Amino acid sequence: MCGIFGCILASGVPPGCLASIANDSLTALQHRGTESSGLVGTSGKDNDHFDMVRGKGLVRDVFNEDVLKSTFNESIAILGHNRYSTAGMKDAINCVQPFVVHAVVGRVAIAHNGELVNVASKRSEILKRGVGLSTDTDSELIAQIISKAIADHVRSDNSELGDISKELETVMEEVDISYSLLVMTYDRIYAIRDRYGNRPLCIGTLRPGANALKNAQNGSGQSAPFGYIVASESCALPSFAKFDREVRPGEIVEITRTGIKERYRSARLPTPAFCIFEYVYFARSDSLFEGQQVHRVRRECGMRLAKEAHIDADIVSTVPDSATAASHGYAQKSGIPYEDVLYRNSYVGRSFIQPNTELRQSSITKKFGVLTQNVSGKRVVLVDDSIVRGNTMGIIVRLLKQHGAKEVHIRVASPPIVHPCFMGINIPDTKDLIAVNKSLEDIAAEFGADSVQYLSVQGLKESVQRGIEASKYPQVGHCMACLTGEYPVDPYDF
Ligand SMILES: O=P(O)(O)OC[C@H]1O[C@H](OP(=O)(O)OP(=O)(O)O)[C@H](O)[C@@H]1O
Ligand SMILES: NC(=O)CC[C@H](N)C(=O)O
Ligand code: SF4
Ligand SMILES: [Mg+2]
Repeated sequence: MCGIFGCILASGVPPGCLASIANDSLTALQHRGTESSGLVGTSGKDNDHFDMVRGKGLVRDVFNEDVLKSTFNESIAILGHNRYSTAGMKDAINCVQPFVVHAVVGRVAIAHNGELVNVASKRSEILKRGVGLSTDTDSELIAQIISKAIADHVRSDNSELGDISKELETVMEEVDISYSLLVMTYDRIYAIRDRYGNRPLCIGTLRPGANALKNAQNGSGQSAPFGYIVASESCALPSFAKFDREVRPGEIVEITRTGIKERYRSARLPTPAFCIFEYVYFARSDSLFEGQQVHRVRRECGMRLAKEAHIDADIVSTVPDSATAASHGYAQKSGIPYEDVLYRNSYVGRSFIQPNTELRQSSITKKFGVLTQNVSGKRVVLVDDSIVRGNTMGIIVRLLKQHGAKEVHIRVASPPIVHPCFMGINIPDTKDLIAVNKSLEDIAAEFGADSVQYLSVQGLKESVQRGIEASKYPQVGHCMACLTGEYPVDPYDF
């Protein structure tokens, strides 16, 4: 999934504050990727120079406040990325984004969330052109495709050097799915969502606080913007930013120091395929998608699950953190009291997004402690938002039983995942998915649980789509391919 971020200061606003905004926003997007982090900045004056800090690890490991401040002291625009690897070398330093390529118009930086489904054919096409690639990621391919589009385009239209909107149009029409993309030239940022809107991306305006900038009041009494921000999720917007809107599927938005402008909207718009798992698990619960807060949707999923899969029990509980909203929904609807049964160590990160099985399992073992007195002798309904490989649930049911749980009934606030994802989530193989070719009884037995039930596909779809205002979002559609096998594009076609 990865977290992407960009920010540009309004005309007249002096450089100097971007480092700390970027650091805060990337920290707010940490849940989308923990393998590496990077920032690239431009002074807006020199198309042949970008400042850069990139490295492996968490945002707090990669960036030091003093180094950031001095590196980006002159920057008027900045691009950032947190990586959760899905394609290519997991451990290689040269896969750390944003990527920077030297194109005909100067430096171009790219931050990508998503995964190209046609990666193999694109890769061989680019290699046959004689371009030497330095990584095996799909994101580098996008950088090369953009670079070629820039070189191919005859710049006879007096467009400014930093304006590559025409070139990006051709890239969008050439590359299907999946990408939310930020592209920075020396004086502007482009925010782009693939035609399916598979990954999220939103835009906001930075407005100064009461004393932040002198003379910031314009004629209307509203404070003038001092910058523009774009990010994977609204949780990355600082408190003094106003959420403007989401980038639309198939749209190219140009953000300069003078404002935000739609530069292109594809005429070939398929039914949207926004990843439903952004609602289920990936996103932070305070983020907004399609006009609704993720937390509310998760709670609704839990309520529907209680209707679809009721069981008599003493308490309802959660696998913290991501299932907590759904567990409260389940408790409310079922009338069974909610009680915590697990302590979650907040110094250990998300386990699902670790790059390999060993790290995923060791993170789960370090993460949970049992609240024995709440569990002992109880019939527990244990709600999780999803079960993918089954690493988490296997360990937790065992722990609860060891601590005296009388019964453990697993309730999952999404349907069984039985197909691979090729669009930004690292589940490329059905052999890794625990629910494939198994009955509910088999799965319960494998976990040592007393029963397992999942939310239905229809229940999930309705929970997500019910609260979306049709007047604001006339075209609604969600990818559910890992649940149903119906992919937005045929991944086996390439
Ligand atoms: O079946 P699995 O392959 O184990 O994966 C699914 C589990 O991983 C996720 O939580 P995670 O711990 O990653 O994140 P969280 O701390 O935000 O809940 C998810 O919420 C499930 O608990
Ligand atoms: N999860 C993502 O969005 C990953 C981006 C890209 N496919 C990579 O592996 O670096
Ligand atoms: S296949 Fe699943 S995880 Fe992948 S984009 Fe579709 S809904 Fe999201
Ligand atoms: Mg979880």
